[in-house]
Amino acid sequence: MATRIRPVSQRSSLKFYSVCLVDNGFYSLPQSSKRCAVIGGSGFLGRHLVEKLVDRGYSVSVFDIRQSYELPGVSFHQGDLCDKQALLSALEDVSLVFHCASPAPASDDRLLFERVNIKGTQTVIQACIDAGVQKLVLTSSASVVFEGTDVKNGKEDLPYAKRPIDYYTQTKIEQEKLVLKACDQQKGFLTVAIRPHGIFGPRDPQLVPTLVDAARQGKMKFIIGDGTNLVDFTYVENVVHGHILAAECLRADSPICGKPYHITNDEPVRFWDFMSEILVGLGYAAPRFHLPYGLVYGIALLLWLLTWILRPFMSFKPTFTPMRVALAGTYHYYSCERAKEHLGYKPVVSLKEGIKRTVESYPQLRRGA
Ligand SMILES: NC(=O)C1=CN([C@@H]2O[C@H](COP(=O)(O)OP(=O)(O)OC[C@H]3O[C@@H](n4cnc5c(N)ncnc54)[C@H](O)[C@@H]3O)[C@@H](O)[C@H]2O)C=CC1
Ligand SMILES: CC(C)CCC[C@@H](C)[C@H]1CC[C@H]2C3=C(CC[C@]12C)[C@@]1(C)CCC(=O)C[C@@H]1CC3
Repeated sequence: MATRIRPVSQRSSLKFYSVCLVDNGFYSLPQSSKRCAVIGGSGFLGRHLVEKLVDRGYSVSVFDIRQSYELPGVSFHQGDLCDKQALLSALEDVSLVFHCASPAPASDDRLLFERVNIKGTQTVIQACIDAGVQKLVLTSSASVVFEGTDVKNGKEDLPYAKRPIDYYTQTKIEQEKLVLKACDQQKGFLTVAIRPHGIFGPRDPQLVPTLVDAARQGKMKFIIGDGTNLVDFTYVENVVHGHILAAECLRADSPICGKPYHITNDEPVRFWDFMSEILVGLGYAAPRFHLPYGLVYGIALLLWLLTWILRPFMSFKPTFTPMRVALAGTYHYYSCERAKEHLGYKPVVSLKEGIKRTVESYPQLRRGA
C-alpha cells in the first residue's frame, strides 16, 4: 500500500488536494471508519457492493425489506426504509451509508415509487442525521436527464428531465435532488450521488432474464430503428467501484460534496449489438429484421394506455413498454470524465469481459436448458 497526495481536480482554477492511501486502485480508510450500512443490500447491485465492501475489510449492516443471502461479516436488518425507527437500529455506530434501494422500474406503480423513492429517502436522510452518520452515497441513475430523445456523451450539467419517461425516473429525480440538497459541510453531513446506467452482470433479475423471456416467446426477431444507436451498459463491478471511490473520497474539503457522478463502462456500444451478443452467447438467434422506431413506440404507447385502462379488471404486462422501446431505439450514453477527474475512476472490467462473465453466470437461461 502506498501513500500518495493526489490532485483531485487539476483543471479547475482552484486545485483540490486530498491525501489518500492508495491500494489496488482503491482508497483506504482508517479501521474506525470501516463500519457501513447498505440500504437495499439484498438487491442485485446492493449484494455486489456488500461483497466488495467485506473484501475491503468493512463490517456491513444490510437494511432491506427482504433477506436474500447470508455472508460472514454482514448483519441483516429486515425492514421498510420508510420506517425511521427500524432504520435507526441498523444505523447504530455506522458512519457511512449507501442507499441503493428502489422498487423495480418494471413495477410501474406511481404510489409505490413516491412512497419509497421520495418519502422513504426523506426518512433515510433524517435517520442518518439522527444517528450521526457522516456520509451518504446515493445510487441515482443517469436516466434522470433522459426524456426519450438522444443523449450523446451527456455530462452531469445536463438539466433534469422536464418530462421524465416514467414514474420510476420521475421519483429518481426527486430522490437525487433531496440527497444532494441535504449535503451540509458545516454540520459534517456529506452526500454524493452516483448515476450508473444499464447495469448488468451475474444475478441481475432484470436485463438478461427479460431479454431471454422475450427471446423464448419469439419476440426478439426485430431491431427497433436502424440499430446504430449507441448506449451505455455498465458492468456491475464498475458501478460498485464508483460507489466505493466516492465514499472514500467524500470529505468536508472535497469538491465531490453534493454532486452527481456518471459511472459507466466508458465504452458506448450499439444497443442491438449488446443484446445480440448476450442472446447469441446464450444460444439464441440475434434479431435481424428492422421495424420503424415511431411505429413500435406508438404501438407500445397504445398498449400501455390499454393496460392502464384495464388495470382494475385484469393484469397484463407488455414486454415492449414505451420506456423499453425508447431505450432500445435512441442514443443514451454519458461521459464519466468528471468521475475520472474527481474520483480517480476508471472501469475495472471491460465490456467484453463483463459480457463473458454475465453469459457464463446464467446456465439456466441457455437455449434448451
Ligand atoms: N439496474 C439498473 O440498470 C440500474 C439501477 N439503478 C439504481 O440502482 C439501485 C439498485 O438497483 P438494482 O440492484 O438493479 O435493483 P434491485 O431490485 O435488485 O434492488 C433493490 C433492493 O431494494 C430493496 N427495497 C425496495 N424497496 C424497499 C423498501 N421500501 N425498504 C427497504 N428495501 C427496499 C429491494 O428489496 C431490493 O433488494 C436502485 O436505486 C436503482 O434505481 C440505477 C441505474 C441503472
Ligand atoms: C425487450 C427488449 C427490447 C429489451 C430487454 C432489455 C431491457 C429489459 C433492458 C434494456 C435497457 C435496460 C435499462 C434498464 C432496465 C432494463 C432495460 C430496460 C433501466 C431502466 C434500469 C433502471 C435505470 O435507472 C435505467 C436503466 C436503463 C437501461
